[in-house]
Amino acid sequence: IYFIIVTEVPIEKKTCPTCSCVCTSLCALLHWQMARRHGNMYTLWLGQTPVIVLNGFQAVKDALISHSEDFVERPITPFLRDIIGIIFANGHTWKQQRRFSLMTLRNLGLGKRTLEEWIQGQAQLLVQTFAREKGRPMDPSVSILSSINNVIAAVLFGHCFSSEDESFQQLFKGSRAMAEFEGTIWPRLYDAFPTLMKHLSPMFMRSLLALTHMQDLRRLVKDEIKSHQNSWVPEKSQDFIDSYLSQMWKDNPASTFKENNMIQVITDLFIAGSDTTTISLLWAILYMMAHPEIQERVQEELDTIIGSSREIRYEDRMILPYTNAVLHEVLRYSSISATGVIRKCTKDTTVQGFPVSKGTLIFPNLFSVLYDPDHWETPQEFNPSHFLDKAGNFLNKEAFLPFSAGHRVCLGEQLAKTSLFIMFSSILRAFTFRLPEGVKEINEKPIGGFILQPEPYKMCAVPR
Ligand code: HEM
Repeated sequence: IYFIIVTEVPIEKKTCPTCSCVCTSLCALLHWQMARRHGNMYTLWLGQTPVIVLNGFQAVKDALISHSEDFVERPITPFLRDIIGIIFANGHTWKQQRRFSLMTLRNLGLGKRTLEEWIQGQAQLLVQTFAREKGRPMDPSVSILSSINNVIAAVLFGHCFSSEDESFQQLFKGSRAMAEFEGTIWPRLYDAFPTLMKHLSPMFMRSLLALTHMQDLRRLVKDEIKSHQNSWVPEKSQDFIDSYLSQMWKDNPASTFKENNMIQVITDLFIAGSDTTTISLLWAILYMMAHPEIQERVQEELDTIIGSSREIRYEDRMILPYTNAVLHEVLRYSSISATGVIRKCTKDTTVQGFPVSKGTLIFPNLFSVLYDPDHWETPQEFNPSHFLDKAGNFLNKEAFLPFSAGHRVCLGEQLAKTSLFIMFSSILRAFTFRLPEGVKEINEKPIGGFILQPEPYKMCAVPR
């Protein structure tokens, strides 16, 4: 938490200085409330650095979609310097690594049978794990995280892990590490007092458990790369690492396909994909327990249209409009990446007619888009009708931006949607989710951090 001054935009006119505080994603709601006072765009001064917060669909759309190229960069801060990979990279490195990763994920089977089969396999394992509890209260988070991590591992490494495997524990803890670390005060302190922190950092860094887990994840990735290198046959690209190795062999002086980038890209994909998808599924189960009538309608649709004799496929969303609408509403209502990820303005430009200078940082408040009353009938309610027309057909909404938008839109959107749809439908077909006996209230308030997640909870997966 750090103090800042708020001014209205344009930033030259400091018309309304007030004090406030910013802390990670939970502030999305605070920003949305501040927008009523200061307008949909206002400037936070983080010391000398202006950060413009964009609120509501129109402002976010104007920056991220209409001026996508102008806001394509991430800031290089003292903490995030010399960054490679995708999430925090810029320029030529970011472009090459992002384009390659997108293309490779697609070629490895996004939207094709192979990837779907992996996801279906993990969905079945999840069903078996829940079934073993025979309706007794259980915390679903570990089994969901295992299944999601194994889907990502299958894409990147070409194999899954058994939960007893020691490497799996490395993967497990490492995939949560950066999200946990980014939600703490340390990166902010690092940015605010770089010189001091540089002296103190070896001491701090060593003591931070999250960063130790991160190192373990990188070690696991390095080991996977080594074992791929030993058995690599160029013509037979089976997974992401194989494809990357082929790319490294192409002799191009401007190439950014080096081993350190490969390690970072793979780590980025785990960090960005694992917690986000797991937490979305945790919210989905929680909302089903909170709205048994909605859960029942999903089950009715699954029973009538799919039945129990075959695996669920991603293309089934076309014939399951209600289930599809419920999942979209889960992603809207939970708004897990509430304040979005910070961007930097690459040239002097405008947003909604206001000048924004090169180098200014922006926070696209995605929560304010997903709760914008001009675009959602009942933004404060969990209401799947937001995604249905009067005849019950699925309706796409332009203000549905949980994955953000523009050139830097989430790279794993397709993978996340496919995993969520197949896993959610598979577990709802097999179980009814209920609160443990004696628990009367459901806590829908998120806990903070980089991602908005539910408080740990127990559920009963009652076989149907
Ligand atoms: C429900 C699940 C997910 C949500 C809600 C989500 C949301 C987001 C958001 C809001 C961003 C920031 C985009 C921006 O800068 O404006 C992002 C970036 C990113 N996401 Fe996701 N994500 C999810 C799952 C995944 C998965 C499964 C993967 C891959 C395995 C992934 C990989 C990435 C990457 C690599 C970036 C950085 C893109 C770039 O900087 O070019 N995400 N995601």
